[in-house]
Amino acid sequence: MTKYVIHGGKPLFGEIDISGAKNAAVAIIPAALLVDGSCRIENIPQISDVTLILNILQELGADVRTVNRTTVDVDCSHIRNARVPEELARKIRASYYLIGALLGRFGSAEVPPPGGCDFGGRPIDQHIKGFVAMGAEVDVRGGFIHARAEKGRMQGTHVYLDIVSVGATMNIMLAAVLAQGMTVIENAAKEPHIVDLANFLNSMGADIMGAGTDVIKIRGVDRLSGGTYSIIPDQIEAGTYMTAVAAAGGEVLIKNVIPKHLECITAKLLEMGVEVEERDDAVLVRRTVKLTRTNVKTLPYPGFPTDMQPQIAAVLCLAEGTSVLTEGVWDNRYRYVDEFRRMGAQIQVDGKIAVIEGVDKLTGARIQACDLRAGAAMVIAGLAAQGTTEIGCIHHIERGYEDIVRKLSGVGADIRVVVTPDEDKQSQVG
Ligand SMILES: CC(=O)N[C@H]1[C@@H](OP(=O)(O)OP(=O)(O)OC[C@H]2O[C@@H](n3ccc(=O)[nH]c3=O)[C@H](O)[C@@H]2O)O[C@H](CO)[C@@H](O)[C@@H]1O
Ligand SMILES: C=C(OP(=O)(O)O)C(=O)O
Repeated sequence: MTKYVIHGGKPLFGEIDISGAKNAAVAIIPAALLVDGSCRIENIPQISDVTLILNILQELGADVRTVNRTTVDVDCSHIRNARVPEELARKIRASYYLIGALLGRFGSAEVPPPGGCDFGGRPIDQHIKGFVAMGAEVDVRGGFIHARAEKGRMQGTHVYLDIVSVGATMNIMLAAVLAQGMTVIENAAKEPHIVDLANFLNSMGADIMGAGTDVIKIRGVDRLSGGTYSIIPDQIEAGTYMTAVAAAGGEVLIKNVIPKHLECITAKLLEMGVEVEERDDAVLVRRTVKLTRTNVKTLPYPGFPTDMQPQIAAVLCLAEGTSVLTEGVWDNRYRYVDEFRRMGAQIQVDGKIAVIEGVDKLTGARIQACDLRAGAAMVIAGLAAQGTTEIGCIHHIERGYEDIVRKLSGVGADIRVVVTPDEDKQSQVG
């Protein structure tokens, strides 16, 4: 078993560099399927979800070459098949983008239902509604989603999303880029990774307007050709380190960010008494005083991101007074709360609402990451806690955080990776 062992209670000082955005990379890499030629993709984060999506493309016949630590060349000119391997696809959420990309390029796709973090139900009915409106036949059999463009090519149309969905917005965009005619997505999601995917596709010859607003128009083109593109910095990774400083105290310059993308997080930290100074491509975060309570509700962008909900909860656990946290996107994103309670947190959950009574201190405990951001939040709680925290199931965290142990050690955290062959050895750690 591999776990993180953290000796907490040390403030953080120094600088952290932010990597490329997970949720942009895992859409842009499959988008290379639409391109006739080689795409050089820069600022790729080294995380397990990226490795998996690159492996899937290779299985389909793509030529994937590593240029350096953060750059890959992906050439999908000679794709052999449109059936995605089940064991790989089920491990990540982003495998759903293969439906849109394969439909767009070949007019057919066979993709297993996606995996990803467990928040209760994660339907993809809005993706399918879009594909059907664009002339695809979609059915699920034998554990695969089978999709086929009835006219051989997707047809542009109007799609109104019943719910603001990041995945459906990007998947329909992928299916529409090479479609016949114009596709209009109404009630589209506006997250930074949606704009990044549109910018990538436009740089390869697509004709997409309005990404970042709630109406996106995609005029189908006959062909995309290769080029070079650099992925945006990860809003959520940056926000995670901002909240780590808020919880543990200290002063850290978080570099290679787009401060505009962080405003929804900055606003809440300011309310809690954390100082945040925006620079051109960095934010300086400083926490010297006791944290004060606040309320947070997660919403689609530009609201407070649901992918920051567990991390802000870790901070609220240490704020003076009672805070109300409302999850506005997912039905069940509080599975981490029992683990926080082991550390002395006082949290009551009722449906989508968590009421958090701030405590003076958290204390180290043995806990298990239950998903990606919950795991990151446990790291934050461990950094702020007195004593030793051991976090198991860290593969969840490594889905989305490049070098988290190195980055935190670089600002003075006492965190290390410990590999133990069995439970008996675990008890000797710390
Ligand atoms: C790989 C990736 O980018 N994952 C992100 C993506 O997930 P994902 O794309 O799965 O999330 P969505 O934005 O689609 O989901 C938002 C809400 O819409 C609902 N819904 C969604 C699609 C659908 O067809 N029907 C439906 O009812 C979901 O149940 C949820 O309540 O956006 C989420 C919301 O910002 C983030 O938490 C995830 O980190
Ligand atoms: C929920 C997340 O990822 P995924 O949708 O890939 O499970 C996340 O990035 O916080």
